[in-house]
Amino acid sequence: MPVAALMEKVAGKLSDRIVQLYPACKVGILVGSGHNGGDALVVARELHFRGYEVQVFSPFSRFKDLTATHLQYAKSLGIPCVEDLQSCDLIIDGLFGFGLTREIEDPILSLIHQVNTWQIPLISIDLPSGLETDTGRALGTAIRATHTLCLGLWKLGLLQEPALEFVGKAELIDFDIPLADIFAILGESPQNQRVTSTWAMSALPLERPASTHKYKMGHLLLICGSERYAGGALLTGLGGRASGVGMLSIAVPNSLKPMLSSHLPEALVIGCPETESGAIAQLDLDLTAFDAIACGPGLTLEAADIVRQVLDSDRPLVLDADGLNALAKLGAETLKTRQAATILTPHLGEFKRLFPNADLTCRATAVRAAAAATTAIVLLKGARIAIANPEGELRINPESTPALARGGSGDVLTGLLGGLLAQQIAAQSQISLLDMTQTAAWWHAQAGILAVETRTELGVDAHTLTQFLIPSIAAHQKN
Ligand SMILES: NC(=O)C1=CN([C@@H]2O[C@H](COP(=O)(O)OP(=O)(O)OC[C@H]3O[C@@H](n4cnc5c(N)ncnc54)[C@H](OP(=O)(O)O)[C@@H]3O)[C@@H](O)[C@H]2O)[C@@H](O)CC1
Ligand SMILES: Nc1ncnc2c1ncn2[C@@H]1O[C@H](COP(=O)(O)OP(=O)(O)O)[C@@H](O)[C@H]1O
Ligand SMILES: [K+]
Repeated sequence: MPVAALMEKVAGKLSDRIVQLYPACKVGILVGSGHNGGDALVVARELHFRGYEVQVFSPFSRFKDLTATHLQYAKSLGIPCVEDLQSCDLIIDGLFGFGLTREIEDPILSLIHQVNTWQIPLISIDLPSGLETDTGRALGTAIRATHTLCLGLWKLGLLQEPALEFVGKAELIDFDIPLADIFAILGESPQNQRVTSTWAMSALPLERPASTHKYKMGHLLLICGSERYAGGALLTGLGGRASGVGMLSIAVPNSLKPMLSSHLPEALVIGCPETESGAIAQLDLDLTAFDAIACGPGLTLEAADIVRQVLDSDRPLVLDADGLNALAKLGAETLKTRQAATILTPHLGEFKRLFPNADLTCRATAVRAAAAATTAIVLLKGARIAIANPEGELRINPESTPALARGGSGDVLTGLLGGLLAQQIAAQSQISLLDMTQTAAWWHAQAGILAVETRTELGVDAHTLTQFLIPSIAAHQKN
């Protein structure tokens, strides 16, 4: 399709959306030298015809041909070119799109700093100007948008954590790129994908076979807790329980047994001999009796030998927290000799300990490299969870809430993920481990989002979070 026609089509769709979001007002258009600026100028023209009071400002003196032509046309319509847009009710940011290739310098650097102080609603075209398209890093600085209208296909950078403070509400403006063309370039199963609710729900074991029994619904063993971190064991247990797993066993230091039994009456709590400081000292269990194991929350490094024992087993495994810290001491690459499935769920600190040489400029790339180096599935926690498998497929969960940034919420995820894993193994399901893992991350985040609706962002402690896991699924089932 000719670029000019594409720009016309895209900008028409952008204009329609802008009219919905901000009905007639005084609008200022920031115009860059490339085609992002061209899009912005076509939007300027459309909004002018729809009765908006439009002003244009560009810090550039040279433009790509198409952009220059649109600038001339806008001027010929009487749209004023001004030096300051501060009196506008809305700003459209068309400074840079995916063509930004290097650090931003003055005078554009200062301009962006200034625009960010204006407190005027701001819509960025394609991505907030200043963000690197793939990594989501600000190249010197970036526009802080209220809305980002991303064109055609999601830019990876918009889904990465560093971009979060700039993108505002992000939405996709579809302009009918033929699916066949997308597949021709990216393959039928593109390497980078954004988790959607429908996709995540499709991997949940929602309909149980009528003739099933508890052992067919998965048996999960949790190994967690210490005298110091007793709550971690409970939260992991509550996450496991919400997964719907058929049988839940929890190995904890002996002294934690009464507490866990009283809060999780349905679980088989296994009291283990403990060290002087109250960590698990010994695990006398036939691990082959379980479909899956989740190990780590609250263990302390005193239980490192237990982690080693679990790593040596042939059971599918979720490893978190001190499980990861113990693995870091052994070397993450030792996982390569493990035969069964392994899922690692580090937060950024644990990730750096496991992969001290990782280049975190692009988290997506770092997670993918980690998965390849360990032959495990790696789920990097944070505001935008990224998950990769050793084959190089990457999934990003795009929707979450900062309410989850709270001690213990990761423990809930570990239990939940372990429970889904045990059910998947028991059912010999065709659902891939990657799909199952993304479902757990999505579910955890959705529970947080639902909890915020009734409890505010301050009210979502990890224990409360566990109570919203099932209601969040019920709400999605209704929709
Ligand atoms: N093709 C498509 O599918 C579609 C594309 N579309 C639109 O096109 C956009 C991409 O357009 P684009 O390629 O012209 O790049 P864009 O982001 O406008 O700007 C790059 C310009 O900035 C310059 N520059 C770079 N770095 C700089 C710096 N640090 N400081 C200063 N200047 C710097 C660089 O010039 P240079 O100085 O490097 O010669 C270049 O001229 C895309 O985001 C979307 O909005 C839609 O219309 C329809 C579908
Ligand atoms: N700003 C945020 N937005 C969304 N989710 C977040 C944010 N910060 C943390 N989380 C999520 O909260 C959980 C925290 O886990 P973790 O750091 O392991 O805590 P803990 O070990 O105390 O349970 C992870 O699932 C993470 O993805
Ligand atoms: K932009």
